[in-house]
Amino acid sequence: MKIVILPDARAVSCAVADIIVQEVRRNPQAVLGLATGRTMEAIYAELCARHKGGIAELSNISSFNLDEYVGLSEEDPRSYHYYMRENLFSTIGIEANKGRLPKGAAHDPEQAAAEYDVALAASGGVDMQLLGIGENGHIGFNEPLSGLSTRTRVVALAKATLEQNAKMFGGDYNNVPKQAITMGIGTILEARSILLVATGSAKARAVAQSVEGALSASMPGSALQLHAKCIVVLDQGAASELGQREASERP
Ligand SMILES: O=P(O)(O)OC[C@H]1O[C@](O)(CO)[C@@H](O)[C@@H]1O
Repeated sequence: MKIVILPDARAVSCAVADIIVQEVRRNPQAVLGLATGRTMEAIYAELCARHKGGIAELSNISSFNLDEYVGLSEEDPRSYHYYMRENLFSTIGIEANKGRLPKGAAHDPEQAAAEYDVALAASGGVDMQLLGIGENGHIGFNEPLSGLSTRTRVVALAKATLEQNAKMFGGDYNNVPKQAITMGIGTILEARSILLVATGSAKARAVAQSVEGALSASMPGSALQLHAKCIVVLDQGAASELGQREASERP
């Protein structure tokens, strides 16, 4: 695991955009694994600016997003389909058949989840997976105690996650869908490279336990220790609990 610590969230967005642009320059048809959430908004804004400015050509990539809420239509402004169109796809010119997300509105979400894994495999797999992390350590919507070899599936969201994401749902966690389709931890680990991004001190505990703690299903982010090519990009806040354990306790 390579850890990069930068002064602030702005520097993080620029560095992450640099890494993604390098990947796409090397392989203009790269398959990217994409994430949603607040951390990613600044990164997508940076990528869109580079695309519009002619610095990066992103219209030939294809992508698979990590997750989507069950039961929200693709037109719902709170859905991740909508988020991706607004924050990235419409600017870089990616059609829906190339910018894929799990079909949370499907009549049979379990079936939709299984089909997503098939489509992912048929694409040749993810070249670079972009990941955020929840305050409870979730990656995708793999909540604590998710199995380390799980595949794309329907999951129940933890109360901490409902609360963390309530802002988009009128501030009341009761309004947040209780289930989502998410790539599994096993699915995520199959990406050829992984880029974990975290900003702000609210993520510091999850980051420290993921990077320096024991490999454990209670901290899904710790599964990234198993990946041979994982870069972790942090601002000072997210890095603030690193290095606090005795050297003898570290893995
Ligand atoms: O960046 P945020 O909003 O803190 O979210 C962290 C992660 O949790 C999720 O909301 C759940 O998948 C991701 O979209 C995101 O990467």
